[in-house]
Amino acid sequence: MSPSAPSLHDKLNQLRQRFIEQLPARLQHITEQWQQSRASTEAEARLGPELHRFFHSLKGTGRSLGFERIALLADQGETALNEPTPSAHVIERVFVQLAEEQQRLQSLPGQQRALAALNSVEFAPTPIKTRSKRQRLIYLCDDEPDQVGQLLHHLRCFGHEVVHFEDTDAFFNAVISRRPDAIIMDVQFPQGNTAGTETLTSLNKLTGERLPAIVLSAHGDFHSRLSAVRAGCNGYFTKPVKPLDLMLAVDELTTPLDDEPLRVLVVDDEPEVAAYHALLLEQAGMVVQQVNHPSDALTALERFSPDLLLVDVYMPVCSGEELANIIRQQPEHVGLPIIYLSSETDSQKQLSAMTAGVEAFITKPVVPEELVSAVQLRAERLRLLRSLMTRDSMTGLYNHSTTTDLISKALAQAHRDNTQHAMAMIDIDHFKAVNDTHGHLAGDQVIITLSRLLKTRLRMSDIIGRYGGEEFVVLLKGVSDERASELIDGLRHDFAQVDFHAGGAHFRCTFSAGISSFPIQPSTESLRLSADQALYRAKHQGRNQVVTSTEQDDDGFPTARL
Ligand SMILES: Nc1nc2c(ncn2[C@@H]2O[C@H](COP(=O)(O)OP(=O)(O)OP(=O)(O)O)[C@@H](O)[C@H]2O)c(=O)[nH]1
Repeated sequence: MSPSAPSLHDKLNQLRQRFIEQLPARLQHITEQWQQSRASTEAEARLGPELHRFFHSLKGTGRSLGFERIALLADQGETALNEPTPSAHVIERVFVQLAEEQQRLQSLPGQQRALAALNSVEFAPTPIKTRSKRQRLIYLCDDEPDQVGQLLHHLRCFGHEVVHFEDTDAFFNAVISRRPDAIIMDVQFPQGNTAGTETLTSLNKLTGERLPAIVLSAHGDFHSRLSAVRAGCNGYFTKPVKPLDLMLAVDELTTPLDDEPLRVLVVDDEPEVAAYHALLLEQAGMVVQQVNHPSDALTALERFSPDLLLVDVYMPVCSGEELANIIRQQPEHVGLPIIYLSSETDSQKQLSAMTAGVEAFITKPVVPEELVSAVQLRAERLRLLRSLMTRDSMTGLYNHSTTTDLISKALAQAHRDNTQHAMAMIDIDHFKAVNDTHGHLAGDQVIITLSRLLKTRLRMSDIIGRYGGEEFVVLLKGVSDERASELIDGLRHDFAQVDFHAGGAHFRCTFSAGISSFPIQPSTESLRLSADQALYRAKHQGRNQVVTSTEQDDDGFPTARL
């Protein structure tokens, strides 16, 4: 955060000030209405619901923003209105005392006014999550030349930045000055048989962190493994190490499950309360959008695509329950978690409100940590469910239908922005022979490896899908077909260098790819067809190559796939 960025406290104080500044006008308006309504019983009855809403929302906002006295007075007003014959005397007194409290708060200097708010929120600053790059910084500390050569080769194939150290002292100093994303550490060095794990233990103590580390050891016995676990290591490989297995372990260690911040839509007719809850969630690293009119919620759902909806139960025009029902009636939002917010403490009423299929009920004023964890828990569960529906279970890449949907959306956007994209269809060569010779498990390993390679080497914003068995499709955003061809050819070259092991055998694999480009091909289907034809050509011309759809076919090449 930049030094000039306002802190959570600054932002909360701004909200409180705005609330106090706007209170006189709200009070004056309702007091005038109240006085006019005294002329007749019908007019009084007509004003009833508005007056009730005024006190109720003032109570909720007052509590949320920490103005306890205002909340208490509003509660007295609401209680009086709930009587069979509301006491005009009590309501009048509440108006007068609210005006006095407002004047008292207004007369306080800004700083004191903030302090007058009782439930000031203390939040440990949450580190702003930066979007992780896919390229990782790996420290390899190992003094065995043969093994190092192989590991460096594979780590670089996967696009990682690798720094190699032959001795533990140089490694130690490097970690102090720059933390890597993962460490691969040999256990045995001339300084001692466990010098590697000892170095990791000292570093963990010194830094107070648990550095992500995988150790390589000549011994697979229980005690060696136990000492590695005690040194805080995440992985243990016995020599000779299969480089590919190690790469997948590094990948697992350094790939966060989901680094997209959670998205929350807050619907509350009180802008200050909505802003307050948004602040608390943003502070915890979430992306929040606020809506003050329930009628705007559907459009916001469509545009913002949240992971969770936080709804005030008590809103004019349309209650939270009604809004939840409207949303639930739309198939695309059936699974969206909804949390109600209300100052209602009656558990019976809370229970009946939950019949609309909401996930939870949180009472205002919220306890900030409770709000954050309630939202996080439910939103993350939805993310997991969504991911099961949209991703291929073996590779974690998008499945066929999600890939097509995402590409169509990206093209619609590209039409509006006038940008270019390229599509690559990738197919592993002679894959049937891999299965037949080395078995299906070895074949799966090849598919997983290519998926990881695509994920680590392409951009986060690119769309990568498993289209079918050993066929992949990638939308490379914002690049020409020539650039896409260079990128995919780089991957082709590196993939061909990966050593696969099955039983006692070693083997290598290659792939062929066809590239097409948007807007030359203006739709998902025509892009796919064009990339497919280029892939067909790549296969026909001998495989292990990349062909772009614009390359001239002097031989009058047929356009059907093999
Ligand atoms: N191990 C494994 N094999 C799969 C999977 N999905 C599809 N396959 C196999 O992939 C093979 C694809 O073979 P073909 O389409 O004939 O093509 P190919 O042998 O790769 O030959 P070319 O594409 O012409 O280079 C079939 O034998 C499928 O059974 C999978 O998830 N795992």
